[in-house]
Amino acid sequence: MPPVITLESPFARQVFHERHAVLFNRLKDAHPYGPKERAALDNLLETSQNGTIAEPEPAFDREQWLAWDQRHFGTPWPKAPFLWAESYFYRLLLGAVGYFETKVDPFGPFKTAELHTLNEKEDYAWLENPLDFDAALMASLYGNRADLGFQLIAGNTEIHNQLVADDSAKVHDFFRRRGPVPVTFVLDNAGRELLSDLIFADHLLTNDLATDVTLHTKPYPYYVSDATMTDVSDCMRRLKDLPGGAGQRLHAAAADGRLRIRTHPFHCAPLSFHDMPADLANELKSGLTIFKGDLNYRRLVGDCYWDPATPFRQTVSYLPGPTVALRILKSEVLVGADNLESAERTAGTHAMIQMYQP
Ligand SMILES: O=P(O)(O)OC[C@@]1(O)O[C@H](CO)[C@@H](O)[C@@H]1O
Repeated sequence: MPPVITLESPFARQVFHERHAVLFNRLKDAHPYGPKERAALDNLLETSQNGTIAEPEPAFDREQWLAWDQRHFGTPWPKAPFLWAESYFYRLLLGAVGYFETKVDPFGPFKTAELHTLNEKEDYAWLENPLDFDAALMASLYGNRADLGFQLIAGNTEIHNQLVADDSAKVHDFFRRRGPVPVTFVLDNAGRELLSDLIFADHLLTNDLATDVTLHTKPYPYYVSDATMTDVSDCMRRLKDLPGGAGQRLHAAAADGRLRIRTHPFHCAPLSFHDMPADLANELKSGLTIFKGDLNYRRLVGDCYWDPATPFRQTVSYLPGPTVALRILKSEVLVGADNLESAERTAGTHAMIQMYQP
């Protein structure tokens, strides 16, 4: 593996110093947190910028985190791998606000606001006509622009994203030749992105390209807007208000077992999918698995300074079955594409569709 991206990278540093500070102010505005939670948040912000990585407090997942440690506990935060540190940061955030006792999603108000500001007539008029495959695939890809964590400090990315890798024809061809197959989505964000993933899932089911669809969520709130089981329920209900009938069809698919919702503790692990446990790998080996978003991409190829010319297949050949990555670039990792400046890799202005078939 090439050198790992650490918190010494200027982009990662900006995430820890600027994005997290904005996020914590929003959290304090959105919730009636008392002195204990506010002090814990302040302490986490300060320590994660300059302090030492401490073990997690006694909690149901302490043993799990000790196993995922990889000898980072007791070392300085600024030297830690970006992926490991950012994942642990979100786990500590949940502890700081008492999530494991209250089960109140700290990011819930932001996700709800996003879901209810969209206008079913104006934003989704395009659903009134049946979608073709490419439109449904692109909706799912560009849904990844709607990442509330990224938007905390991002500028305007409402321009058509430049595709730096485009395996869409391969994906379409796979379905034409092999469909219908079981399809698994490893989801990313709730809200608009999840709505567009559900629209793609509905397209696959109604056009006999998928026998069934399984949605993998995060087991708990993570990276601000990542989808949990609760978010899937909320989006499924919201989808029923949109034109085109996808909400009603997917509800029926859930009722007869063609649409399933799953989670796995490893979806919150601070590690790449190279380390995924056998039971999860087993779930991803049949049909086609679609990994959504930037964080899943970092975990898929390894959050490293790859030579961008490295073929995608070389980085994911450990995977048990055909796989597609749909990602808006919002971090530095890049494979299977021409080189891009660091600023272009992190601005949310470029996109990629990459496919691997063993
Ligand atoms: O996975 P997503 O929602 O597409 O993006 C997550 C993200 O906003 O967070 C990380 C940096 O904080 C990056 O992976 C990316 O910028």
